[in-house]
Amino acid sequence: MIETAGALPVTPPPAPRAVRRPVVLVGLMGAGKTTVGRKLAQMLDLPFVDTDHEIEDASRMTIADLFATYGEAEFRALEARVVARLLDDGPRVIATGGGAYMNEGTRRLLAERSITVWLNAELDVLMERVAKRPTRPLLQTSDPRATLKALMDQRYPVYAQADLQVQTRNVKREAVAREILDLLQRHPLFKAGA
Ligand SMILES: Nc1ncnc2c1ncn2[C@@H]1O[C@H](COP(=O)(O)OP(=O)(O)OP(=O)(O)O)[C@@H](O)[C@H]1O
Ligand SMILES: O=C(O)C1=C[C@@H](O)[C@@H](O)[C@H](O)C1
Ligand SMILES: [Mg+2]
Repeated sequence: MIETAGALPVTPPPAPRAVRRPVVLVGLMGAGKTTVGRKLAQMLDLPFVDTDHEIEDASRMTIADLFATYGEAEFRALEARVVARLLDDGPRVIATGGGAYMNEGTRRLLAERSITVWLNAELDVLMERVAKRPTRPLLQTSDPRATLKALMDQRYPVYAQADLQVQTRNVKREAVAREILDLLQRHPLFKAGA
């Protein structure tokens, strides 16, 4: 038995409150949703799921092949259904495909049922990262940098509607995940145990 000075009972520290809503990462290709999401899930002790990987596993096709075979519109419809279904599976960290948050219905659903986090990154950082896997169908253009810049202009005002935002420039993936964790712990939805 541990002796304590005096007779005062020792109050144990409060257990960290578990997040009850899914935490959903949004942002452009190369922002780090998949890599940071996996780390964050470890830190929160939650399952991790990536919508692109779910879609590839379920269809047994790569995203590039899905785009080529069925077109972008079909892919988007499938993506919206996958995000909606994943929200029914309980708390987890969900990395979305870069375009998922652009769907208005998906945004509404995510606002009601999740905590969304935008991984914001500058063009140079994104270009460097997407170069590691040059198969992304939307970047199969004569000028991928200009394409990515156009996507930034179109999407950043929409991503900015997310509940939380982190800047990922020059920050290691662990540090990005820790920053999200800090922001989450201060977020009213997290504090309320929602
Ligand atoms: N904070 C970081 N620091 C350094 N490298 C990173 C960081 N985050 C991600 N990366 C690297 O950048 C590349 C793209 O990251 P990742 O695949 O996680 O992006 P994504 O947002 O999931 O993109 P997509 O929408 O195409 O799935 C990977 O090679 C990953 O290792
Ligand atoms: O930004 C996008 O629209 C995309 C991002 C990837 O995650 C994939 O979902 C697909 O390549 C489309
Ligand atoms: Mg990804």
